[in-house]
Amino acid sequence: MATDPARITSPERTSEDADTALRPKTLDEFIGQKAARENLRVFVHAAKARGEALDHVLLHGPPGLGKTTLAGILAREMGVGFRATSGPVIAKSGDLAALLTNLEDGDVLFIDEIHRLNPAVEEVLYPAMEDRALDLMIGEGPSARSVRIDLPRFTLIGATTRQGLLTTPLRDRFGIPVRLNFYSVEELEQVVRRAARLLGADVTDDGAQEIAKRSRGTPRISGRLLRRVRDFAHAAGSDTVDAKVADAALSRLEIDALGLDAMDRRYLTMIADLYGGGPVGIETLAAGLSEPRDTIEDVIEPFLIQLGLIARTARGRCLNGRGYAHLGLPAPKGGQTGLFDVESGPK
Ligand SMILES: Nc1ncnc2c1ncn2[C@@H]1O[C@H](COP(=O)(O)OP(=O)(O)OP(=O)(O)O)[C@@H](O)[C@H]1O
Repeated sequence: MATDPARITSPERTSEDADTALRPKTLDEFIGQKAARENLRVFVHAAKARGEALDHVLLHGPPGLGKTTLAGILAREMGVGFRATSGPVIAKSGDLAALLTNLEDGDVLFIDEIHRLNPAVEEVLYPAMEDRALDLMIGEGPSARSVRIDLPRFTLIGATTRQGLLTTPLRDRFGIPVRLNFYSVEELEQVVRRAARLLGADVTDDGAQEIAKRSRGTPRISGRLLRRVRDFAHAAGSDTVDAKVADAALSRLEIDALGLDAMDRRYLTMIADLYGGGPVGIETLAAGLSEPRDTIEDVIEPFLIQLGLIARTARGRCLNGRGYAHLGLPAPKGGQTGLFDVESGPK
């Protein structure tokens, strides 16, 4: 996904985020996502007790919520090897065949952005997932023949931002679909305190809370904000991050009280000012903001919807009463279009 990495609240991974020392290593260390975590714990125990590989897992949810982290944890909890790749990197069916035939018994193969697999590669995945076999064509033309190669037992863990991006045959082959949701402020406070401890940063409770409140429900962003706030604290000659320091630093980074950045506000303002509160089509917004449609749908909108600032309707995007309030604008009485009630959302 082509998110602008210059945005500090962009959930796109940077080299700094890929600090593996910070990643939780067990399900117990993994904060939040309680229902998903407890279900996964049951499936891991059951598979281990039966001496089987874990069934294939599909992790879906907005970027930065810990899908890669969780996949690594599942491999570790199963006591098996972990191989990671991503959909767009597997260009040919031969590349996938090489990956699969090199797996050890029980290994986890993690494919990030699995919705971006090329269709020919996806075809190879079906029998691999279902029958643990590869059907390879040898030769060309009339002399071509298909050879079946047995594969070791393995668990495929796929990650995607939206489950709906997968083709139905692929989606149906995952026995364990898991949705990851935005984290609560309390959960993110724990993530910030844990990261601060591991980074050796001195963060007060109210400092951790301030960072958590402005992290867009996303652990990856909370880690990044912690690092930047700490930089500002150092620049001001202090080693301690408290709420005052955090607030000043985050305001300088143009991250507002809800965690929205300049791009989020441009998105909201565009709907309010140019389209009378909506509905406005996604393509129009993408063109107006010069952002790819995917980025808007996968990165910007989910959090704005979660906060109740906007709504997605069949006719397009609409600004809710809360969206107007956040911009400090009066909400139009009775909605602009007759389609939309600004107080309660789409009719
Ligand atoms: N549930 C969690 N509990 C504790 N720390 C977490 C959790 N999720 C993420 N983190 C921390 O946030 C950091 C950044 O997350 P990271 O970028 O690794 O997420 P991710 O697994 O790559 O996300 P995704 O694959 O969903 O995009 C991790 O190094 C880890 O320290």
